[in-house]
Amino acid sequence: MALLELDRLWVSYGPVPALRDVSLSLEEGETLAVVGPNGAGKTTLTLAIAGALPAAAGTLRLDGKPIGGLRTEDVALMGIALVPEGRRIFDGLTVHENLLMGMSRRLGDRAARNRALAEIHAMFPILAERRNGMATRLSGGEQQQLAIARALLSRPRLLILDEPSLGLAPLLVDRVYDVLRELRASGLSILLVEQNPMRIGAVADRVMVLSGGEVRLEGLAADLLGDARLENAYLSGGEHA
Ligand SMILES: Nc1ncnc2c1ncn2[C@@H]1O[C@H](COP(=O)(O)OP(=O)(O)OP(=O)(O)O)[C@@H](O)[C@H]1O
Repeated sequence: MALLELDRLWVSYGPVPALRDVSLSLEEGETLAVVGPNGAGKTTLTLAIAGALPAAAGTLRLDGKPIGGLRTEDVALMGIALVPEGRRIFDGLTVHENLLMGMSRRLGDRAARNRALAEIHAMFPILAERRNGMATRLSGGEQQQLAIARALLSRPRLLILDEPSLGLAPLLVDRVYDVLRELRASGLSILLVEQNPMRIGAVADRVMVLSGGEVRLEGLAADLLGDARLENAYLSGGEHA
């Protein structure tokens, strides 16, 4: 059974549909990259999965259990963590306090929580170094690492990232992608939204092109990356695979 399964999902802002009949499935341990131009519906897709936007039609399931209509807190408790576009660092809090906000009760007792924090500090040394500094003083790339770290502390089964490289200098994009590679290798299931298909080669197992709110193409990254079909689907709203 797929970990995440969307079947014929429609999501609208008022009368205007932003997602039309979108179906997808994501297997446990898989990284699915969703690419598409501006306004394709990528952010809408992440918000709908995380319970922040209601479905007008269609179903969403995690591990076979319906999650459509659940509140964001309940979707999070079921194991879905979203790193939203723009990172959403909490103003007025230190790096450490931001991390504490992400900690799930599911982590267990104090010793288990300390172990989880130590793991996070090992993965993101800059967050250990800046532990007592204000989070808003971090650079863009460091804030992105903090946002990912905070999401990981909820012990998600599925991590959703909405354009994690947006606005970052190339070197920092590389750092974020190194982290994604590490997470994928650890067996975490990931749904990665990116505008630029060039970036996803190193991390994606499968790719889906979304354009105009519809799925235009879907297949194995190894087959589609660098293939003209991907470019056509991205640019013109092209063919179905
Ligand atoms: N709050 C809103 N109210 C009305 N329409 C919206 C709202 N948010 C998004 N839309 C519209 O829904 C469509 C999909 O937007 P969405 O942000 O999901 O696309 P996207 O692929 O994430 O684009 P980007 O790469 O620019 O973030 C667009 O036409 C957008 O104008």
